[in-house]
Amino acid sequence: MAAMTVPPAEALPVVVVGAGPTGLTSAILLARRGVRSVVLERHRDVYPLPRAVHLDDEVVRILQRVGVAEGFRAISRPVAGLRLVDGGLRTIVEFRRDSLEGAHGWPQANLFDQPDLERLLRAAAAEHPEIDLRGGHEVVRAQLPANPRDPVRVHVRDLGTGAVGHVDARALLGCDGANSPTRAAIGAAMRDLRFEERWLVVDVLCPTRLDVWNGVHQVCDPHRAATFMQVGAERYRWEFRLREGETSADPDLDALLHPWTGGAEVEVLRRAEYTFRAQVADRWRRGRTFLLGDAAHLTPPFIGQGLGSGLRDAANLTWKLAAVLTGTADECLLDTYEPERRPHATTMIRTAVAVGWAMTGGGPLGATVRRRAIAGAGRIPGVTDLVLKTTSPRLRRGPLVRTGPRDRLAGTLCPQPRIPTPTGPRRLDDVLGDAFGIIHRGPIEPAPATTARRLGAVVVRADGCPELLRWLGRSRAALIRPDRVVVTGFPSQDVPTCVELFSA
Ligand SMILES: O=C(O)CCc1cccc(O)c1
Repeated sequence: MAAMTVPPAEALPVVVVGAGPTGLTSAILLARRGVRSVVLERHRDVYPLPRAVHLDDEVVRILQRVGVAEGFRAISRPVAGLRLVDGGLRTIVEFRRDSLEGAHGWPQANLFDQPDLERLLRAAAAEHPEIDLRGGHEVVRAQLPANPRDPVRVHVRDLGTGAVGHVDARALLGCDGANSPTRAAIGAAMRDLRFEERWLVVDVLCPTRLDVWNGVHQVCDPHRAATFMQVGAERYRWEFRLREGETSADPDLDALLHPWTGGAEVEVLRRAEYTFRAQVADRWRRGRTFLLGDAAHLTPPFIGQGLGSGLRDAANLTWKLAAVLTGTADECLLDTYEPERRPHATTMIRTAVAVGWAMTGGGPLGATVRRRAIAGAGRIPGVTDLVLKTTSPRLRRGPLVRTGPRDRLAGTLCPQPRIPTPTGPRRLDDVLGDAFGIIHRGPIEPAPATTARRLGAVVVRADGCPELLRWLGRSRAALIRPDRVVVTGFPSQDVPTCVELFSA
């Protein structure tokens, strides 16, 4: 935009603020449904510094829908598990994964470098003519309409020329990070979940291969809690809790790293103080303006779920928004975004806080109790699964989660095995595409068959796939949303599905 030029008479479908992974994923998922967007980003290029380092298998499924999962596999490393060590780096307990690949068809935990992921997503976005990514553009102000169905006006500054213009959009996605101007625009504030600690985050490049275990290490030392992991072939991340009154410049980095590096030459890519917080926005939406990612929630990194929560927001919202904007669904679909995502994100944050405390809290007494209490935990059947399994919480009952009596599937994510097809085994999500799905066993019954017709769902017969049969259990069929959440397990005929909301 000499000032930004978008045909004035016609509002764009969507403006996405922020071209981080959450914003780009949102734009690509919308584009796959034919919905155009402008993505506004202050930085011209990928922000080069490392930030998030972990995504789980549920979230890699989202990357699969975006079309970058194989690319992600190439830039990431599967994680073997979690090891708790004491201040002398002696192992207290180790939780090890037997098999790296889980029920969702991808390694359960994956470490990577965020700029690599952003490059992948930018390349994928460039393949979609529906996406207009404008680097070097800063949102000055979002002007929300009195009538939520009227366009929102986004005032934008071109940071190259200084020119200010505006764009009108039918929906606005605020993927604009922890200090989100969009959050301010919708009048939301962060609610504190009572966790705040200052940590030093250190990313290094070390061409000499360090002899370290391929898992996340949590140093349970009350004097200096720390986390360590190998992020890439030559890339390593440490996080050290800062002491009262200490600044990030104070600790002697060579001394902190020496027990791990043995003095090997390292190049420090980043040394930054972070305040780890646990916060959730008190509202995630006003009209058709939505908050996603760090704009809506902040978590301490102890279970590596911060970035994943943003991608889950994108997966939850975009199919609903596309359906509303293309006129194939009722506006009330959008009412389900916050009630589904907020409790889920909050539970993940609370889990992170609890895990952080269990690993590092309680001072010297806590350390002694921890050593005694958990030393044998890795050998107790089931505990490893409990600690490492990233099964995310079930979504609550609502218009798109039709929990019925005895239905243990509604609100959960369906698994993703490879299923037999005439051209050979394929991942379930690749067969379902962007549509609803019906997974059934035996001859399809009238209720799921009608639902499938009404929603244009892809029908998959589970009989040739032991994993799907096991998962269905007593249900004869399950209705799967485009984001792979189960609407209902059809345990009884009288539970209404959500078909009435769609005019597919
Ligand atoms: O689930 C795992 O194996 C590791 C989870 C994780 C990821 C990143 C940081 C962290 O402290 C834990």
